[in-house]
Amino acid sequence: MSSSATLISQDVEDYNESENTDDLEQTLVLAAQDADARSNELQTDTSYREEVEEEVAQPEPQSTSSYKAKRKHEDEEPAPKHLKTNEGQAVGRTSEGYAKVVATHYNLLEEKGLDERSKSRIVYMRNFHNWIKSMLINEYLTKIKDGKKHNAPVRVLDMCCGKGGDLLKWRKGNITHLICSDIASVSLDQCRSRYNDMKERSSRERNGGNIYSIEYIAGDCSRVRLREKYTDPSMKLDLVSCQFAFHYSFESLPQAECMIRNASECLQPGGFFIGTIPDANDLIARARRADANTFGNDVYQVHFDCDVNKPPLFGAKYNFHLDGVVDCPEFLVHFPTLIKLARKYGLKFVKKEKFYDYYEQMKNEGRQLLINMKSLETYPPYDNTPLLGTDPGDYIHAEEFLKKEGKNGKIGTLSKSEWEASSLYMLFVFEKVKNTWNTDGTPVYDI
Ligand SMILES: C[S@@+](CC[C@H](N)C(=O)[O-])C[C@H]1O[C@@H](n2cnc3c(N)ncnc32)[C@H](O)[C@@H]1O
Repeated sequence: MSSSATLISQDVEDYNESENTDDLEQTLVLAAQDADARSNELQTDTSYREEVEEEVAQPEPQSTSSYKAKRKHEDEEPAPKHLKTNEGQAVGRTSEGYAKVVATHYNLLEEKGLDERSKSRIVYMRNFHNWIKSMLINEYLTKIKDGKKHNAPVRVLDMCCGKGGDLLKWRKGNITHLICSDIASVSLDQCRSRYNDMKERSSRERNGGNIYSIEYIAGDCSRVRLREKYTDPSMKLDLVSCQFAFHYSFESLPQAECMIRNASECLQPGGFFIGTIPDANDLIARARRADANTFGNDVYQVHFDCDVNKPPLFGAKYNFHLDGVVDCPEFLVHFPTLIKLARKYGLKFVKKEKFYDYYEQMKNEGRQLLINMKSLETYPPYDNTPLLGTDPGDYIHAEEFLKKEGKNGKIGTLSKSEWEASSLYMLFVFEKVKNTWNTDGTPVYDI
């Protein structure tokens, strides 16, 4: 059995077995077609890219002085008071930018049990995104292991790990050591107890206790040099993963640079930096199409706080509300700029892909996992199971697919509202390259 197959079949054991899924045909076909049409529209909407490409061509990313001057001025603005701590203290933008707002937002998110999570309106989309992460992590861990001797250690940095939603994936991936970092200390505490529970459970298993070691770093990955905090700062990493979080660093150029340096500097040549972010082009295109700064549907809403016709390269702020999961300031990631910055730190661009394209690519390999992670909603539903989508058009694509295929069975799908939110996201992969050294001791990367 290949290691990828092992990962999948093991993961399956940890999710509740879905009932009656044997006859389920997993499909996002029609919803994906919708998205394809939308994506074609977006492909022609290149103005965002062209404008900003021009902008980035002027200042070199490393020249931050004028940028800093601009921010100093912005820091003098009164902070929006839209968040309160448990003690009732309002939290707004500070001289540290939005770091405190983001940290407070995540610290206040309740830890919900499986039962509670399964009642969410977006449970299938969340599971689907979890499936995407599982497939991505597995794909790159497999590549890393294929290039190593049998049983050679595999070390990973989970940057912005949150409550440790990927701990189990690292276990299934059979890694040796994990560094978990996050700005939200409460989330990191939850991550710690999840790991302890997992370790405790694994020690009771028959082959007992064989689980990766772990260290935690509470801090702002866009301002703190993580390497200095590692238990062994000379440690070489094989994989850095930053899931649903890298976009927070695009608040400013120095923050983006710091985050990329953190991602790159301890990676071995041949190691990978992988992540998932909202697609800035898609966000901008949707805002322009709506001809408004606010757009969305019943599961997600985006509100832009910047000029969508001329967004800045950094600090292009919007608020993202996703059915109670995320509701805090985020920043557009201008991808050509990311590629350029990454190159400076020895990271070669490998690929970026919309979730729906990655799904198409991986759906056969990940079919069983897709079912067992309950990543798609069954349509038509089984008796007495209400559909989660309540908008009249939420399942038209599924209906039409069944009609077109002449099928009477059941398929797995996402409601149109969830699909519209999910299709905003994309994944990215960079690879660390070998370097030579300059006479002044700085690394030179041939990218
Ligand atoms: C949407 S959650 C994703 C958590 C986790 N990666 C996952 O996929 O389940 C985003 C996480 O990024 C963290 N975060 C945001 N900005 C950060 C920063 N500058 N430094 C470290 N963590 C940050 C938040 O605290 C939060 O835990």
